[in-house]
Amino acid sequence: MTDQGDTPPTVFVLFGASGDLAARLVLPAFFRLAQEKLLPAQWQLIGSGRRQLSDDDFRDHVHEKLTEFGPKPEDGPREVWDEFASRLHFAGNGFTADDPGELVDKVAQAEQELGDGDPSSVQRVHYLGLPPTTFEAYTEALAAHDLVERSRVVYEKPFGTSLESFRSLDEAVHRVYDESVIYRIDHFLGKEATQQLRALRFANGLFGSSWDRHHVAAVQIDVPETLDVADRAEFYDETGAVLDMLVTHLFQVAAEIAMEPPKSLAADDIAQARADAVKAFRPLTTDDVVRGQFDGYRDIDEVADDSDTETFVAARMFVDTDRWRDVPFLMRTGKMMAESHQKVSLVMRDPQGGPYCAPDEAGNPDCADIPRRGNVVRFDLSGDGELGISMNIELPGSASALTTQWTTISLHDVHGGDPLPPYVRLIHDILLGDRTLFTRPDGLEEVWEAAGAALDGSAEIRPYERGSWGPSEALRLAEPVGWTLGDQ
Ligand SMILES: NC(=O)C1=CN([C@@H]2O[C@H](COP(=O)(O)OP(=O)(O)OC[C@H]3O[C@@H](n4cnc5c(N)ncnc54)[C@H](OP(=O)(O)O)[C@@H]3O)[C@@H](O)[C@H]2O)C=CC1
Ligand SMILES: O=C1O[C@H](COP(=O)(O)O)[C@@H](O)[C@H](O)[C@H]1O
Repeated sequence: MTDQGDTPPTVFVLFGASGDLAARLVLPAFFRLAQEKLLPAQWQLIGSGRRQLSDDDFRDHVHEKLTEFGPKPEDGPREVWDEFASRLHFAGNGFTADDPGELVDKVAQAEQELGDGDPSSVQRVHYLGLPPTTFEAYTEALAAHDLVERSRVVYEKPFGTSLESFRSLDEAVHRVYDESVIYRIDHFLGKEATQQLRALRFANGLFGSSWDRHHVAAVQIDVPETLDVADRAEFYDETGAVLDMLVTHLFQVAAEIAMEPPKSLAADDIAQARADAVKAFRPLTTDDVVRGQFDGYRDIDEVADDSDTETFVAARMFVDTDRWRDVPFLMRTGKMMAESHQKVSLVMRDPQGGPYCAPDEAGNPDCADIPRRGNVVRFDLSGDGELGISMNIELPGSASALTTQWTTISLHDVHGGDPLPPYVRLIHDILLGDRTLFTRPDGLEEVWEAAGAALDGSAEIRPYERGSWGPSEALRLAEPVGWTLGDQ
């Protein structure tokens, strides 16, 4: 990580500061950056919201959330928290084009304090940690109140909820902002293990030469969650698993896997390679999609009694490039499932015509069986991240019996490394002006077409039991390879 020695004084406006994202991810990331001395020498954070809160109330709120989600202020020196807290402020009464609430005054005050006599030397970062339906109005309000100058703007995902709303939002945002200062977050791109996808493939001949349809039988991006949605039901019921996870995080990870080699590691080359991959996604048909809703979802407060929002989705997508033709990209995610994982797996093809039997020849007395899905390259995106490879090996001491063994590299244990949570990494990049890990409109527009039957309502909603692996129909999608998680 680069220190922020050269970064100008910065005022960071966090819209949606009272929300779930701010509490669980953005505020903890800020505190971690402060602990690691990775924030600019001079900065202030102004939380924005529709309620009225004093600065001290907001500081108490942040303290409470950090205590709940970490890093806990108590675990470090008292002065780190005190200094951090002194830079937190709150601007209440909302923010609309007609009425800026307290925000304009609070920004002016912060710039006076930070600018050392020259408020115009202060950089602004506007972070829209808000429901996506509000992005357009807030962007217009920023323009209406002259807060665009000297600013970068950050949009949470999803950037739009349909092709039409994406286009309308994209136009509205570009009326106000130049693309070079827009940061669209997809935090799965900021995960440590996602960075390893590129390194493993492009820095290792063994993996680079196997990264194609001749060697890979199926790609799986599997993100089951045991998590409930009760504490953000209003947002979730309007969003659902397809928008919340599939066409955002899972599609972007799929693009990272499917991309052709970028010309370089420069931000534009990587974003271009990712965008080109998305353009090759074949639109999902009804047969490619299973949507589900966990039992009891409609009983949650703030969920409509007849809600047909999906809390689960599984999809089988194809990527129409020479490299990936006919290889299924299997994606699955849902709430209230049996286990929580964030695993990306490349299931390697079985060798054909050799001395061992591939699974479709199982039982042939002339050869030992190759275990099913025995050779997998896996990236665990959760936590600090992990790489794993499973291999078929001879069971020691036996005569020609094969067994599967995993070998793993925990990124936490890599000597000299210091894995960072994705929001820490991404906010640091925003402050530095590095857009490598952010999405661009040319990689997002095609997402809506590729989403096809996942979004058009043609895939019926199927019930599933809490604590299960989702509707049984999702198993069909993964045939003949089968999901590598849940042993199905
Ligand atoms: N929560 C998460 O785990 C993640 C969320 N995201 C994204 O972050 C964004 C925010 O998500 P999250 O924090 O969960 O959502 P919340 O429902 O918690 O909303 C965030 C805040 O936005 C404000 N808000 C809500 N509705 C409106 C409205 N109609 N007009 C103006 N302000 C409103 C509220 O603040 P107030 O009432 O104070 O004005 C609320 O606290 C979404 O785009 C989501 O997709 C991305 C990754 C992870
Ligand atoms: O964006 C989101 O991501 C989280 C899962 O990501 P994690 O990094 O927090 O584990 C998901 O639970 C949430 O529904 C979604 O909005």
